[in-house]
Amino acid sequence: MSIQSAGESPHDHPQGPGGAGPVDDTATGPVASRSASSGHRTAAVIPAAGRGLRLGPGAPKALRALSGTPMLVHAVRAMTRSRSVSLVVVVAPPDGADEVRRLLDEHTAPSETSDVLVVPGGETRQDSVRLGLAALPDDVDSVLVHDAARPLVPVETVDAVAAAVREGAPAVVPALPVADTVKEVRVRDDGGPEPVTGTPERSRLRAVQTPQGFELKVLAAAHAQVAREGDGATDDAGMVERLGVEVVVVPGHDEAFKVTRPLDLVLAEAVLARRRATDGF
Ligand SMILES: Nc1ccn([C@@H]2O[C@H](COP(=O)(O)OP(=O)(O)OP(=O)(O)O)[C@@H](O)[C@H]2O)c(=O)n1
Ligand SMILES: C[C@](O)(CO)[C@H](O)COP(=O)(O)O
Repeated sequence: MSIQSAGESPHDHPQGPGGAGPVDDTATGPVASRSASSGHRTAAVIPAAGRGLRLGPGAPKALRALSGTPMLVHAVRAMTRSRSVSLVVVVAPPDGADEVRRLLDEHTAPSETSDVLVVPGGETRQDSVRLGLAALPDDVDSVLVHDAARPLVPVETVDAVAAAVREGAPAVVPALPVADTVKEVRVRDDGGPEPVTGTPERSRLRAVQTPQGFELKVLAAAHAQVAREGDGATDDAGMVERLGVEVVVVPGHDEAFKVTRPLDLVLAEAVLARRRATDGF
């Protein structure tokens, strides 16, 4: 794995979202070599610039340790283990890009061959993803957007999303059926009981995870539209839906859960302990 700063992309011509231009046959290095077999280049953007307020006081969430290793490092490894991914852009807390580079250097194994680029993030997840997309070189065809807060996603899930995009789906999300019954309510800000306004049919609901995979051109257009209209969305696929582009679901995984609240840390440590016992890592 080679860690680079923004502006030191493996290519000489980084450009903004929408820059999914024709494949550059002159590209060299790991990005070119990993993707050369299929002619399709997939990068990953990892938004990691959040504070982790719901996790409680402490360092930014992505930098907190799971079994002694920062959550972000687990998330980067989840991407670099996939043979589909040749470049990873980490979007760091705006004041933490140097620390992120140092941590990635410290935890890098020589066998990890993807390039990793670190750029500073923004105010919201959406801003951070947009900044990550802006750092992608123009020879990238598709992009996986993966939360640093989902550090334990199995490589099979990453591969399944990447393969579905490579095979022609413009937008792909991993998701699981919902276990609870879900109610729609009229939101009250005064703390009073919220009236239920509906019960969506559970069999048609899916809880959506990451990585979400997209043709780069499609995701760039979706982010541009949302930025123009000043709108927001809680996930990238939601923005693509507004473009009228079809989003499809592939099976998600229980271990791709998002570390959001303190109890999620307990679950993450348990999953890692089980992996150490069964797989040796
Ligand atoms: N300004 C932001 C906010 C969030 N994220 C990233 O988006 C992912 C999903 O966000 P979430 O789990 O909500 O993380 P936080 O915003 O850090 O959590 P909280 O809402 O509890 O503060 C995380 O990897 C987080 O680092 C980001 O890159 N930039
Ligand atoms: C993108 C996401 O992980 C899909 O479930 C989720 O929407 C992120 O939400 P958050 O509130 O930013 O954690």
